[in-house]
Amino acid sequence: MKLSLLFQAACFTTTSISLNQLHGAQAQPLLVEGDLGCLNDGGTSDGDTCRPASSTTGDKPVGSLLPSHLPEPVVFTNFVENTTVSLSNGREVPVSTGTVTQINQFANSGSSSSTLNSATANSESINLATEFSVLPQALSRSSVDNVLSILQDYQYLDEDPDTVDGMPTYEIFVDSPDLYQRQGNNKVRDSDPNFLPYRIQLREKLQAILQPYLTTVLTTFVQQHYPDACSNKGPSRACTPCYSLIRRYRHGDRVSHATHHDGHAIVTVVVSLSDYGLDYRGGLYVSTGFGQHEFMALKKGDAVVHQSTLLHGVKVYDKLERPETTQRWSWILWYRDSTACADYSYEWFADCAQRGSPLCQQLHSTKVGSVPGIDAKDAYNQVLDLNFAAARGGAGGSAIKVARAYLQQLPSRLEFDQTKAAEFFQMAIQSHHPDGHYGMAHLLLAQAQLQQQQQQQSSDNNMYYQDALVVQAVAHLESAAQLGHVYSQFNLGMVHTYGYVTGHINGTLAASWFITSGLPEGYYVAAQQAKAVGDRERYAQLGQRAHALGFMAPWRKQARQHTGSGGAAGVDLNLPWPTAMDGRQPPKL
Ligand SMILES: O=C(O)CCC(=O)C(=O)O
Ligand SMILES: [Fe+2]
Repeated sequence: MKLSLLFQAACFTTTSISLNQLHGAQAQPLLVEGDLGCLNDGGTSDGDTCRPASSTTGDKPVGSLLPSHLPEPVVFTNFVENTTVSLSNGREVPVSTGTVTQINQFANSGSSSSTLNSATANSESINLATEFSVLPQALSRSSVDNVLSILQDYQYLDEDPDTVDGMPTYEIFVDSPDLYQRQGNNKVRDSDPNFLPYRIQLREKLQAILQPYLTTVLTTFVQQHYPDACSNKGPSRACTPCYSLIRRYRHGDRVSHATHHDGHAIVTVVVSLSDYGLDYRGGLYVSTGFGQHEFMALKKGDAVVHQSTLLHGVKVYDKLERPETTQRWSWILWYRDSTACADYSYEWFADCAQRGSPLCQQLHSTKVGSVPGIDAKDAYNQVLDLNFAAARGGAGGSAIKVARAYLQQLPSRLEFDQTKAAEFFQMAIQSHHPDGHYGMAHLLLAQAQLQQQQQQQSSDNNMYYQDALVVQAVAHLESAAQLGHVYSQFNLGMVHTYGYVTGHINGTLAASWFITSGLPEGYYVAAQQAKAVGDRERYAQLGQRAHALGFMAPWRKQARQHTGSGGAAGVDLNLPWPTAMDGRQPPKL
């Protein structure tokens, strides 16, 4: 996924912490269980948790959300049609069609705040139904097994940072117009003489197995199924599988790929190379919005075909028996509408953006910088206009970008304005975008930190305002965590490590949130906690997992700042926590 030229990553200045410093932090043990007393205004202790008087997320007290409250994986079953399609080459292909309708605030609440009333809500913005197709057994099981036998023992998949989540990709490209390019390519193993000769051979073998399926089934289906996008623009503009790659998900290293749109592909095909249920649970999901995932129960060789408007991601759950052997492999094809693989993506969303679709406006905003001949000022203004319009129409991702631009966490010419930022974070919340909650938590904690400093200066010991702000911030983090927001889940680990809100340090719960986040930083802190209580085996296991996900990789921190918790820059994993009740403060990672 390419980020918008204008809303690129702004380098967040976070104080980095060395390993030694963090070890130093253990001098104040991270893992101490116990009640610090209910210092929150009006809070009550029931011996286990300290409950602030009037703060709840839904009907639960703030601080009481557990990882086990997160939704269980649900399988997508709502196929609207099962049919057989005759391809132009004479083949008959069975196809099931599914539809996902994206939720936005207009569709959901039927009402909106005064700012939003001025939005151009039309039927396209209210009901963005995105269709996708499943082609069962698009690849034969024996071909899949041949692919896996080539890759299963290959130790040197790419480990460059992924553009969606900033963690190692664990992928290998079978084909790409950028293959073997030294300049500006993160695929270092493709220009390293130690790896290159074997990779060339490996690709030839993979191509020999996979290429026939492209020509006879997949590309033919794509061109026939999406005539306007893929075959009606003339022979040189036929849809072409420009990027072909294989990804590995495996217990102990990468098991997820954050929720996203494939804005760089006019059509995507994902072929599962593993069996749902037998090799893994969960897997590829389609999404009506953040937090609402429905998993595709794909068997070996089944293909999913979709366009950029489909919100999707991957979360692999351990299988129930022998969980340590869980793995999922997928073959991914990103099509462009050019036989020469030229990038025409600046055309793809222009018309529907013009017609007022907020999602198209959001997607098109990332493309205007590459419109041929556009000047920088024009592009800047269009990016801004598109994001404002998209945000007001219910596209949460755009609301987040505008909010971050007001905070100057993304480069823009907007004046720094926290009130406006909060307004746009709230808009994102109405669109069920968890980054809205995370943004609000950030603003509230920064305010709490400031008030704490002022109180300390005036030696006024009234903790009330700061606590109220922290309670509100944690309520936002819990709402976001429920929507699968990994930075919020990580920070709930901090809440229970330091006893914020509850007044009770709960190391077990903290570790569970750190691990649930699936972030390398989460595994790292959980490993340190295990070490602090002398659990060396767990320390080694979690430390290994942190390492496999890029903790300590020289690029991880920068990659994290570019991707945030899912493809959008300008957000920090380290929240501005005020000093906790026992005088400690979370380390900055
Ligand atoms: O691995 C998969 O099944 C899909 C990955 C994906 O969505 C992507 O790489 O864009
Ligand atoms: Fe994708």
